[in-house]
Amino acid sequence: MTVLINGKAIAATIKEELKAQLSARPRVATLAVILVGNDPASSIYVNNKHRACEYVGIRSLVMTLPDSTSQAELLKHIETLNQRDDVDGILVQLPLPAAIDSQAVIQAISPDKDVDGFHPQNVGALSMNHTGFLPCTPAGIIELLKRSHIEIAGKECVVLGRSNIVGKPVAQLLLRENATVTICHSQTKNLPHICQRADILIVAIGKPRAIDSRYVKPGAVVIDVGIHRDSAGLICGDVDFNAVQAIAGAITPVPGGVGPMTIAMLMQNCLIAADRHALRAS
Ligand SMILES: Nc1nc(=O)c2c([nH]1)NC[C@@H]1CN(c3ccc(C(=O)N[C@@H](CCC(=O)O)C(=O)O)cc3)C=[N+]21
Ligand SMILES: [Mg+2]
Repeated sequence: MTVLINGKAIAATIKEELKAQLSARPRVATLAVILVGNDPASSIYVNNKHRACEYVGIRSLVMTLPDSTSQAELLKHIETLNQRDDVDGILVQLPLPAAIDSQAVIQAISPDKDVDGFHPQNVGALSMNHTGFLPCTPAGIIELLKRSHIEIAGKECVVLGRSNIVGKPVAQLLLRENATVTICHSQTKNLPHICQRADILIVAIGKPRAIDSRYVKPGAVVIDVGIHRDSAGLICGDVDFNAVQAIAGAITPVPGGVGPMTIAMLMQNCLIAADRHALRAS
């Protein structure tokens, strides 16, 4: 029997735990989210984050800026939020309009408030096992595996995709958990063959239903990071769920898998940011 890994339910448990912890703090934690432009998917995700904040008891400030916002203006808003003592976490929703250099924006966020874990200081901390903020989707994947009692140490893990926000950091976290890790990408040869090695297959390639049963060893754990909407408005992942669920040992659905965990980990990072902020102020 294939296990369906219920990310939505696990995320709900985590938010319940965070809600209890946050309610015991003397000061309310605050997350500032900046959304530039009107990408429909971004609006949905930012709205989901806002609702999660309300649920767990984090104050959420959403700043919506027009598509025409210049990089200089955006940087000025970030600097203001960096200075504000009542703001613990800052998140600039990606992707940004083409005229804005995302790297420059990410670097402008104070590393102490970088709850996305995208700032170079936090990326470096991850690779050196230093204290920092872990990126939310990779941290959510590890949490999903742990809370599903799936062992990571010693396992063959294959990561499909090498992005800065998912592929590379999730590979680092799996390595930290003592897995044997292979990272594959668009120029990898014999991709199905390498994927067949995986005890745990993490798919983050950004192509709808691209991974079918040829890529999956019977009994493997399959984690689908992709999220797409087809022309009919139907949501699907990078994995052909119907084909793969018959052969996998465990699999995440889309929606209801990794997405809700990303948001739960963002809430966790906000709590950590607020606690560290309070510690610095004392
Ligand atoms: N600075 C920044 N930080 C991010 O963390 C970030 C980002 N930019 N840009 C885009 C990606 C994507 N992302 C998702 C968050 C929630 C869901 C989510 O809630 N998914 C639900 C369903 C959502 C839906 O209805 O489409 C689910 O999978 O069940 C998905 C994707 C955060 N990202
Ligand atoms: Mg996601």
